[in-house]
Amino acid sequence: MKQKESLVSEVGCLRGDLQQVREDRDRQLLQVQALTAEVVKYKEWTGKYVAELDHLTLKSNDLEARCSSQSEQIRTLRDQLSVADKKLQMTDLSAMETRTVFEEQTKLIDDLQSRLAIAEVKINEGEELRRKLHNTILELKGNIRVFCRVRPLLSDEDLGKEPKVYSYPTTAETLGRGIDVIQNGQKSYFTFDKVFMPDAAQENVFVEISQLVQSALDGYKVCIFAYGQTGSGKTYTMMGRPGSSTEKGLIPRSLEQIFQTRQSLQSQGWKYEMQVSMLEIYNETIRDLLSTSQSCSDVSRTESGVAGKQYAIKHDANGNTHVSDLTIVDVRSSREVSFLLDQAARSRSVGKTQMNEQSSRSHFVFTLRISGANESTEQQVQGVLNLIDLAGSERLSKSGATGDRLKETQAINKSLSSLSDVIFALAKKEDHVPFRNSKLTYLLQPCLGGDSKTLMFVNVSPEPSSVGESLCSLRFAARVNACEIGIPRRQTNVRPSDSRLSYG
Ligand SMILES: Nc1ncnc2c1ncn2[C@@H]1O[C@H](COP(=O)(O)OP(=O)(O)OP(=O)(O)O)[C@@H](O)[C@H]1O
Repeated sequence: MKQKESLVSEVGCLRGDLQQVREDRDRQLLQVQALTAEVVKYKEWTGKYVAELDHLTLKSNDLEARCSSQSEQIRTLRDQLSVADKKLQMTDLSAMETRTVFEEQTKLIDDLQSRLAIAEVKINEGEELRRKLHNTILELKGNIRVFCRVRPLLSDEDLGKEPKVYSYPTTAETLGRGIDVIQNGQKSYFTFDKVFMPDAAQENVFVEISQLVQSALDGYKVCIFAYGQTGSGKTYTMMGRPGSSTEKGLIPRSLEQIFQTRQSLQSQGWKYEMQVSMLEIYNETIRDLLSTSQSCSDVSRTESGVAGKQYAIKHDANGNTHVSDLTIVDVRSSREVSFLLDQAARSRSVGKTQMNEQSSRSHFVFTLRISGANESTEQQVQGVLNLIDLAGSERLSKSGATGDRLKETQAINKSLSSLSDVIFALAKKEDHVPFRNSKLTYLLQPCLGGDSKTLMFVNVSPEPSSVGESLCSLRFAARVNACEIGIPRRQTNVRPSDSRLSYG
């Protein structure tokens, strides 16, 4: 029993131990399961990390490759940079040299410019002297001076395929004085006292006549004509472009100069009185362009002139011209004259021909009479400045005129041919000079008779279609240029009797 009891308790203990072992085994089984799950998890992670590692390895390889290529690039750029550095140093050096050369050249240019300015002054002085001597020679020879002016092509004109009509010889004797004209392959040569090319500015043209204008203040009769076919630039030359100060013509410029000189001569004791008249000769009838009477412009185109107004031309023994009933206005400034010029321009008659819509069909005569007296020397001078814009000189066949227009053209031709008859009769020293053959020549008799300084502008158009007309004008001008009409005389008195000039 005892043994049994001890065995039973031993069995009990063993059972307890067994139970213990079972529990341990279960616990360890659980631990094994947990560990197995953990191993599975770690296996999954390892797979993921391996893939990531592969990816990263690839990336790292790629980056390494890029890094090495960039290192290569950096090396190349460094090389290039060092080359560029060297070049820059060289460029700096050459820039310094260039700057030195530039500074030297700037100094040289400054030096040359100041020498040029001195040379220009000398040239201007020389040119002034040349002009004076040339004028003196011409005055001594008694020739009618002729300036030729070729106007530029207008914006609506085109040479097309036609060759240029004019060329300008450049030999020493003809420079600035010659003009060659080509018509149908034939060349004609002309020389005048001056030839203005199409690009000549109004100012440059005026410079050439300013001496002549000046001499009106010294007591000479001065007469400047513009001759040429319709649209050749006569009005542009004489009056200029309305409203443009740079394109002012000879008439406004002359007056500005005269009034300026009058001002400066005051300090030498000279006092001048100036009187202006403006008339137009249309169809052999005189029209007073400064008349304020309304009827004057209304009845402008009648044969007999304005009712009650005779406008008879008379010359006195002193060579002064009187036109009865003509309005004479005392003027004190060029502004006053501009106002009168505007008034006259409005009053001028214009007609139409096929050649020029706004063609002036009348001769325009601007007259400034100058009477000067010097208080200290008791000298007195009487000068006249006539500025004349002649009507277009085109031939009948070219103008295409009929009816009234034909009559106009015939009248214009008559007075222009009378003008040439007078000039040629004077040149030939004929006993009878046909001044009375036209109103224009009779009016200008004292100015044409040899006492005066006469200048004719022959205006020509650059259009090839006008070359025939231009040649006619140039031939006429060349004949006029060759004429000796006499030596101009100054009209001066020592004792003034009446400082005002008398008019009818
Ligand atoms: N030197 C020039 N420069 C620029 N334009 C000019 C020049 N000469 C003339 N013209 C232009 O040419 C055109 C004709 O000129 P303009 O009216 O002076 O001719 P014209 O000979 O007086 O004609 P008309 O006999 O009809 O009076 C005008 O439009 C004028 O402005």
